Amino acid sequence: MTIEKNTRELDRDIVRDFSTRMSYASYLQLPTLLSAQQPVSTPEHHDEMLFIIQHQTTELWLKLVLHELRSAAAWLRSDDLGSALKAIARVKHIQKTLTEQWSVLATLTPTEYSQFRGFLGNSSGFQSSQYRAVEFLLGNKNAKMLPVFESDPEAHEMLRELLDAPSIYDDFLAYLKRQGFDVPASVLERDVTKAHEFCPELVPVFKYIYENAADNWGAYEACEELVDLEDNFQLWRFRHLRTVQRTIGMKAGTGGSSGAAFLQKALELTFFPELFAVRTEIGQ
Ligand code: HEM
Ligand SMILES: N[C@@H](CC(=O)c1ccccc1NC=O)C(=O)O
Repeated sequence: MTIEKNTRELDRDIVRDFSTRMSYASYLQLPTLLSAQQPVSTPEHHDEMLFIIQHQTTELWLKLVLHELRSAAAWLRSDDLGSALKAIARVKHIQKTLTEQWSVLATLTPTEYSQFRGFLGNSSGFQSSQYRAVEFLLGNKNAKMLPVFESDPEAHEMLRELLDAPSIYDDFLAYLKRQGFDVPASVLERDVTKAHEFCPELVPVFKYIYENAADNWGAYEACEELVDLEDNFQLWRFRHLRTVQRTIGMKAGTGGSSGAAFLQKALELTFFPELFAVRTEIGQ
């Protein structure tokens, strides 16, 4: 049957009565979600809606990243490598989505941003507890970040717990030890409240895995998944830096930092240094 008047007839059994049924909007709590975009600029600046939704969508995706990484770490601790890698594979796609969506914010010109930036006060992404939680889970521990969250007990508690817990890298290295690899005790007994620091004795462990992949396929694949996670995280940081440079240039940040120069330093951080160092040794 062809379409007439460019109008689609609705199937007879389409559900129409949601007076008692759960609907799309009630299942997704859309009234709550779609009432949460509250611009503070007066008069309201057209582009503040973009700014708010860019951040809120990022925070929703970060919530899922945390959900998946927490499960991946638990699966590693129970030696279920397959489930851990499946969760990490999902996180990689989320990271790519987050990095790609910078193109939307890049449509905000410095002129437009300067017209409402002043309304932001000292609020800044530096105060994103979920972003900080992902950094801690991956191993970039930094206790000096916690005072920023003292006025938010729930966020402070979440970050305190993640600071005190092993990172996913700690869990992976302990997994390798249980699988019989010669992971140094210094790594397994490290102070997990601190950022992981490069351990030269780990490089030969990874060299063996990479040069004997056929007999160590799970460990080999896990190494590459972690390398992807770090690469993707750095790509996000880089796109954020580029967006900062194009919208505020070298101005100081609302969060009190020097701005782009401060963000540039984060690109020198590393989650899994030995997984990158081994690249130099392979085939030597
Ligand atoms: C016009 C766009 C943006 C500008 C100008 C900007 C600027 C900045 C600056 C200057 C900082 C350093 C801290 C400060 O002094 O404020 C920062 C940190 C941060 N921003 Fe943004 N930002 C923008 C968009 C975003 C978006 C969309 C997100 C997504 C959630 C975000 C998340 C973060 C995070 C997580 C940090 C902490 C980074 C770190 O610790 O290295 N920013 N931002
Ligand atoms: N720190 C940014 C302000 C900013 O981008 C921002 C402000 C409020 C909520 C999230 C933000 N995004 C990242 O920092 C700036 O210096 O312009």
